[in-house]
Amino acid sequence: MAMSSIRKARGCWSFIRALHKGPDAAHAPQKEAVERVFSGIQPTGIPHLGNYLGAIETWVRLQETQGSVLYSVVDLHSITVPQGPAALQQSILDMTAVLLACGIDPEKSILFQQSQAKTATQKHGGTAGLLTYPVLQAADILLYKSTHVPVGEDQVQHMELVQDLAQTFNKKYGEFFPVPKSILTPMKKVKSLRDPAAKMSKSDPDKLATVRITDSAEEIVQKFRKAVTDFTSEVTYEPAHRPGVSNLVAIHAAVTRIPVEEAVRCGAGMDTARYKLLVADAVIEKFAPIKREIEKLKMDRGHLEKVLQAGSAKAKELAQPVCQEVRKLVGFL
Ligand SMILES: Nc1ncnc2c1ncn2[C@@H]1O[C@H](COP(=O)(O)OC(=O)[C@@H](N)Cc2c[nH]c3ccccc23)[C@@H](O)[C@H]1O
Repeated sequence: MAMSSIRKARGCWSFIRALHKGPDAAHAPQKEAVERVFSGIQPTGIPHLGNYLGAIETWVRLQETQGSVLYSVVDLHSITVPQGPAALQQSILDMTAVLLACGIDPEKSILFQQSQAKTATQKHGGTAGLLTYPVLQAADILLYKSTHVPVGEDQVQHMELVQDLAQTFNKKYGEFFPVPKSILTPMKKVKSLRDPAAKMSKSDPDKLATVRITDSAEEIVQKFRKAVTDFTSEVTYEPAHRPGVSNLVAIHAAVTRIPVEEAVRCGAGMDTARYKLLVADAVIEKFAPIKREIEKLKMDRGHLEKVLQAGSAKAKELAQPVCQEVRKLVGFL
């Protein structure tokens, strides 16, 4: 790594340390452990504002400063609910198009399909144990000796299990796995527009609760217009007392990259009804170029397949020696 990128990387980690509010991992056992970023997303449906602000945007930032970065389209995780094979294949490619359109650059990140890289190290195919969701997530992360995992708050419990498993392995077989840390941003829990006590989620049955990256401008306006706030018309940021309007302020600040205080200032003199339209406009503007890029990328299926194939090959290369070493430590070799 050139000196300038090392300096940039250091700056980024101190930024991340400042943001990091998750359960701290124990001291990484290997002093020389390479810093490696890993994260994943399920290829189920179009990502929403929560996925984007809680995870994908940070992924894009990290690839600019970190030397070793892997992002996985976790298709094995998505089959915990029934998926038709053709639809699943299409969803994997669609998710790849979305991630590329959001700014993931295959020259800077290894972007790959989970099932394609896992099979390289598994002679017996998937087992029920492998498919046990949080254990599979631990395998994803540890297989590459990952040190940092950018995720939203809903993944923190899974991360605690990953940290436990790494420590348990190290206790038994000697210091081998770095204990991975979560990277959480201030947007770690974007709330539902219909119930600010709940997180925004792909599977919310209320279609107005979730803003997807590919929603039309009209849909976005309608969803923000119907966003649940409270009976006070002023725009303030008080997450504990006014979660609805505070969620809007946080979204506004994040998509326009301004501090929360400035977002509140922008809303000064407006009632919440007018402010909702301002936030809707900011979101529309943010997603417009991404939407255009998604449409372009989706027309070139061959390119998307190639990106995933190249990424899977690189991921396999990283996983192979780790897997070999684990086998040796456990006594399988
Ligand atoms: N409302 C929200 N506010 C803020 N962040 C949110 C919101 N909703 C979702 N996220 C974050 O989006 C990422 C992808 O979500 P998934 O549900 O596909 O994410 C999942 O289902 C994982 N189990 C996928 C996975 C599999 N293996 C891994 C290894 C490392 C990290 C992640 C994985 C996640 O970071 C998630 O926290």
